[in-house]
Amino acid sequence: MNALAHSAPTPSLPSAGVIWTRTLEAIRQEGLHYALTWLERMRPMEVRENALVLGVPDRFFRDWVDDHYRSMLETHLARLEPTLGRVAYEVIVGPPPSADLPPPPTVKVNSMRPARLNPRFTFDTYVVADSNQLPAAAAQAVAHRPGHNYNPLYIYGGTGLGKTHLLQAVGNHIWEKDPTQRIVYLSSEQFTNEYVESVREHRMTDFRRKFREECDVLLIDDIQFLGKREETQKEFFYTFETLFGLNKAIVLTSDMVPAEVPGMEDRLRSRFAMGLMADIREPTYETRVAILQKKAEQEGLDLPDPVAHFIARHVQKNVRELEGALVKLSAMHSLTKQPVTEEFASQVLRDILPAQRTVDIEAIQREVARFYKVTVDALKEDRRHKALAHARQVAMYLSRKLTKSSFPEIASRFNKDHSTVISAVRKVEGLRETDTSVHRDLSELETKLGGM
Ligand SMILES: Nc1ncnc2c1ncn2[C@@H]1O[C@H](COP(=O)(O)OP(=O)(O)OP(=O)(O)O)[C@@H](O)[C@H]1O
Repeated sequence: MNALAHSAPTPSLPSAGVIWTRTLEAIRQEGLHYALTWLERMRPMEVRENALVLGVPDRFFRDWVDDHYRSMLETHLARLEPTLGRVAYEVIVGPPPSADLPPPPTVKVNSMRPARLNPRFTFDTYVVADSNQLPAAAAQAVAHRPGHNYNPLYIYGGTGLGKTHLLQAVGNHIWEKDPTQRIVYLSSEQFTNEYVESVREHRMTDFRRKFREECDVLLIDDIQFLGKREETQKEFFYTFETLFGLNKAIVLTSDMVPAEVPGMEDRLRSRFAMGLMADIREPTYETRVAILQKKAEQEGLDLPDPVAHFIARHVQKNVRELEGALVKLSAMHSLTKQPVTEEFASQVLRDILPAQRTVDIEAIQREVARFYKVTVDALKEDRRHKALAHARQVAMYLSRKLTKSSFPEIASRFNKDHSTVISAVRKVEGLRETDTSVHRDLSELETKLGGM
């Protein structure tokens, strides 16, 4: 076997070859050309135990490089791949590497993250759940084999649901794994502005080079703004055709399906629908809780479960608002040092939580009866059937929690005495802590009732 063959990379890290190419590029960009005369004679072998193993022609070479360049190399390596703080050497038996190896790669390596890509938007920070499973899986498939899977990928859905996040995650992933890939990310408005400017300044050749020749991955956000802009659409159409014909990856996002975008040409509509169209739906209750917990973890905020459930109950439509609520809570917590409880959350988030609907005991009885498929009258009777008794206790608990009525008042509405109400409330409080299905039912009921 060729002594220089690369072994498989450590999962989650780019290959030794990619890491080495990026390291050399970073050193080159710093103008340290004297070092490159030596460094370029080494060959990336593999990543082993947090070290990048480099092939050297002999021991003399190894010792000299080690004395002069180890610390520079390790500094650059750690900057590029924080888990890789070390280099190791392996003497390659046989003719010197420079004699039998292809010359160092001449492909341009983009050691800078492509313009406008936010490093925060990655697959690692994206919570995958029922509401976004298909677009998330498709985006990952594109990121793993750009241009081969689902081309074009068209992600659509309402505002603040994570379309931009996914789109940027595709770009970040591709760049991190292979910095030679030329990734162009922008919104359709920015595409339009660049186009208009290029026409005005007679720079269309540059514009076309950027979008057709020097682009391996085209990521366009909010494509719906292209509707009604005839000239830009025409230019975009030819850009699309060129890239598509070359198997270059194209990912688009929009807040509507192609057929609904006003003013969009039919030929573009049909091309958008050629690959895969995947929608992101509003997050379910469970997804909202999961997103809050993951984001709290990322922020270093200790978010107790009841508080996550409290926010998820009140902020229902939009992940952006969910995030906003958490950021505010976190900021107020670190300023005031008050413990993060439901009460604290309700004070801090007062202005962003939807206005409270006033609920009364009758509304609670109706909602609980509907939920457990019993009649309101049955809730007030004396029957002790187990399911009925549970529904009754839940209704009493919610009456106490949501209306703040006194125990005797609640008791009179259920034709019971007040000690029965007290024990029902205590029982349901206990079950809420210990029984996840009761917890879920109560959260759902509270959401329906719009209460605290
Ligand atoms: N599933 C998710 N997991 C983690 N964060 C998410 C998720 N969905 C959305 N977000 C976060 O919510 C915020 C809004 O998401 P994003 O900007 O991607 O929405 P969008 O769908 O592009 O909205 P718009 O159509 O208004 O541009 C971002 O900070 C994003 O990180």
